[in-house]
Amino acid sequence: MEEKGKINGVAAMAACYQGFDPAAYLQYNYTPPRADFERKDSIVPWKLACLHRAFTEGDVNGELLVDIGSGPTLYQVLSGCEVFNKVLLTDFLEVNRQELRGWLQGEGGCNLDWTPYLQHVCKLEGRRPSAWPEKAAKLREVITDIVPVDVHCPQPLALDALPSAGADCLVSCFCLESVSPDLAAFTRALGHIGRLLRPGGHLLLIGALGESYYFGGPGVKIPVVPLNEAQVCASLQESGYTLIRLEVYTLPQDMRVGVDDVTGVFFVKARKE
Ligand SMILES: C[S@@+](CC[C@H](N)C(=O)[O-])C[C@H]1O[C@@H](n2cnc3c(N)ncnc32)[C@H](O)[C@@H]1O
Ligand SMILES: O=[N+]([O-])c1ccc2c(c1)CN[C@@H](CO)C2
Repeated sequence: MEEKGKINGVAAMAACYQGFDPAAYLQYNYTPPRADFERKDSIVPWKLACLHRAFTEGDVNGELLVDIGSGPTLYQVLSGCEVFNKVLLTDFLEVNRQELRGWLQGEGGCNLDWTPYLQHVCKLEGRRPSAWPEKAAKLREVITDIVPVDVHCPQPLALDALPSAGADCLVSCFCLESVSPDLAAFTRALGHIGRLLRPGGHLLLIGALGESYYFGGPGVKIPVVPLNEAQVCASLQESGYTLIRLEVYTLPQDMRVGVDDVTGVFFVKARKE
């Protein structure tokens, strides 16, 4: 895509996000049925199981975990916070950074009760669900900062956000395909965030398959790059990653609740060469 087209596409995406509503987004995607811890086939428990396994199977280690495009959610680092002693959360929008700070600073300051999530991950770790306050304290202890990010910049974070060695692990969920105007931009963004990762570091990527739009709030329809598994794998390879594992979740009918047209969710564990 020629330079002007590239800039217009990315600028148009940024404009779409001006109406993003963290409370609505959480309501749409992080409450039942999509987040139902009693249902084996609910999406969020599947995502938490993928992340728990990926963080605890022994090859992921280091000092610093960075979550790219955190949004208003914390689920993506609930397992990682036990493995890394520094976690950096990032998002493009101040409203999302504010939502995360609200949780960090104590109960009542955010739009979702994360307790069921904390309890569920405690169970995955073989701990009593009643240990959730300790897990919440651990998470608050290791989150070092909540900073701006733009995956379309070759340098997505401020230069002083990371140590020179880079991050030891990146996690990014439903971000790249939801903020890119097309597949080429998605692949470029994958390369940009890869530069934040040290060689040999891991990328844990969760994303939407077959999705062309989602609602980021009432009437806030945001275009999405519709991806299939082959395109995800090709983009990873093109961006200098070695695929370790790809898992796919196909949405049952009753998980399609009208807030998007997603058909599946992918989970990728990859290593930067
Ligand atoms: C679909 S939400 C994903 C939120 C969360 N990670 C999750 O798993 O639900 C996409 C996020 O990307 C952020 N975003 C928008 N434009 C971005 C950009 N250019 N670079 C990085 N993040 C961006 C939005 O603010 C939003 O929080
Ligand atoms: O079911 N889920 O857990 C879930 C969570 C977040 C998102 C989706 C599904 C699908 N749409 C994306 C935005 O492109 C955001």
